[in-house]
Amino acid sequence: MHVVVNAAMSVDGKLSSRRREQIAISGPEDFDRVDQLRADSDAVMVGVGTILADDPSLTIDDPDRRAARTDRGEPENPARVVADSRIRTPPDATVLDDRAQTYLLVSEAAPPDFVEEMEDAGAYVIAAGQDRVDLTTTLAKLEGDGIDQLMVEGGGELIFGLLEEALVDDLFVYIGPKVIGGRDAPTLADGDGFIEDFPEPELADVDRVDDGVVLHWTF
Ligand SMILES: NC(=O)C1=CN([C@@H]2O[C@H](COP(=O)(O)OP(=O)(O)OC[C@H]3O[C@@H](n4cnc5c(N)ncnc54)[C@H](OP(=O)(O)O)[C@@H]3O)[C@@H](O)[C@H]2O)C=CC1
Ligand SMILES: Nc1nc(O)c(N)c(N[C@@H]2O[C@H](COP(=O)(O)O)[C@@H](O)[C@H]2O)n1
Repeated sequence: MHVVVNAAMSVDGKLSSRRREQIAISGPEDFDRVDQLRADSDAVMVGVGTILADDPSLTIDDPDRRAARTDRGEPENPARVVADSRIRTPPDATVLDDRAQTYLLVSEAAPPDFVEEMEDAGAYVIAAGQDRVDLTTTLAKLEGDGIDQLMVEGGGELIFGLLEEALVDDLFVYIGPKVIGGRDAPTLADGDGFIEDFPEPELADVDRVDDGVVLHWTF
């Protein structure tokens, strides 16, 4: 499986404010780049923190890109994947609508009645990990289900979890013209942070986009 992480951050490295509400950091050209990345993916993944904060659709905006996928025999939209150990995803979350297949990655601690509720809502539930989703095992199961190209949109807790397990191949970071600040505002990689063996990606490309810049790092 090839894992591509994409995120937009402020000049000072924040994905959002301390209120954890969605903030438009990208401009139109960058959102279009993100739409193309989605269109090139078999699935788009987020953590449950992003579901609760943003209620995203994770679908493709451009109808031509959706049509090109169906012409290639692919589903109109990539599948959606949510890392959600104990099932905090609300049953009326937009990712559970019928615009795309949705996978919920859960831990063994997920309450069985919540699992049933999600399956009734049409989600495929994959469980691994005692208290928290075991990302290595669940991503391998997704690969077994035909997901070869996985795009991850955040947030910072999930991105750190993937970096910690050395699961990231490419990282695209848009840095936009905003300063958000705040010690409690989410950053690109949160979690516990590294204290040694820091991942050291290579800079593959730099592009000026909107009034900011896209950095492409490879691991
Ligand atoms: N600017 C941008 O590009 C983006 C910004 N955002 C912003 O980021 C914020 C949300 O980020 P954040 O709060 O970090 O939430 P995340 O979306 O990263 O979700 C984090 C949650 O995922 C669950 N999870 C399950 N398994 C794992 C694992 N193995 N490793 C890590 N997490 C796991 C955890 O909850 P549990 O233990 O319950 O399973 C964890 O709390 C919002 O403010 C949103 O607007 C989000 C995406 C993109
Ligand atoms: N690429 C990007 N730029 C920004 O400025 C952002 N705020 C985000 N946020 C993430 O985009 C997703 C929204 O999804 P839908 O458009 O509703 O499908 C979601 O993952 C946000 O957190 N991204």
